[in-house]
Amino acid sequence: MDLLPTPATRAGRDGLAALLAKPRTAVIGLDFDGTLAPIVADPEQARAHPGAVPALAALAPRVASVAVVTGRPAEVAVRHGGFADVPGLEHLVVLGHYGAERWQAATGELTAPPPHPGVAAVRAELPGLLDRAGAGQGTWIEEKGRAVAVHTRRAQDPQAAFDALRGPLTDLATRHGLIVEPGRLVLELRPPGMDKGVALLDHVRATGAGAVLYAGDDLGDLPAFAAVGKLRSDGVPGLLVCSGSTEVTELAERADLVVNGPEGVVGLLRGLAARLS
Ligand SMILES: O=P(O)(O)OC[C@H]1O[C@H](O[C@H]2O[C@H](CO)[C@@H](O)[C@H](O)[C@H]2O)[C@H](O)[C@@H](O)[C@@H]1O
Repeated sequence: MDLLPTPATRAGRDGLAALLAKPRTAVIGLDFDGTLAPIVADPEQARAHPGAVPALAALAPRVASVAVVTGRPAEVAVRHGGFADVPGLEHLVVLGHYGAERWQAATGELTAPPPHPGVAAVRAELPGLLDRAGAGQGTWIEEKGRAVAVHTRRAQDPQAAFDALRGPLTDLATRHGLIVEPGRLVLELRPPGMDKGVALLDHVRATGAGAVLYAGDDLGDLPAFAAVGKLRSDGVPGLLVCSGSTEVTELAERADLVVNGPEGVVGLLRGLAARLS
């Protein structure tokens, strides 16, 4: 049986207490890569932790809403997560592309805005830019449809490759009206105007939630952490969970609770489901 850990902060303990007291009003927001799915070298091979879907399926019927909030296209997160057609997850929502896309398990429908024209322009220029910047073997482009991402995890010196490309990729993105979203050894060029904070706030407000838990691991999750801070100041208790890693420290510094990567997140979800059953 997974025990529930005690958050390190007063606000976090209040958030957890509110969630346990009124679970039917609670929204559970979860990042995908690094939080529900262990980080691997090839994003195509990333899969949800084997305990993630069973834990979510046990927890979801006891809360107001479970939402996966991810930089991935929603359809990819649904496929790699194994989230479709799961008893217990009939009301799961996946907010993909940092909230620009919304997939609902209830209908299987995906809603998304029209593509940003800057993405096609960036896609065309990117190979030449990487050549000119001397990006070596192992640096590669992930095609994401509404965005493109340059990964350096497989480069000889991943952090040096990331650092060297950040400036040129920012210039390229800016010229075409896009932004650069830095992540775990990845620089994503994507349309502006949406982030995980906006996505989470919209979802929490639409749900009329009385408590929120958000778990993430990466820089792209910081806006969602800030959104929970905003909700707290508006009187909605919240719990901030960091899926801990040695690669990113910014979330651990702001979290109420740091757990041991996806294994720890799954343990927490199981503990919540057990406590609420
Ligand atoms: O918002 P997320 O669900 O965390 O997605 C963010 C990015 O995750 C993926 O990249 C990360 O995971 C890969 C697989 O483990 C890993 O190889 C890579 O180094 C990580 O940065 C994904 O490929 C990106 O498109 C997402 O934006």
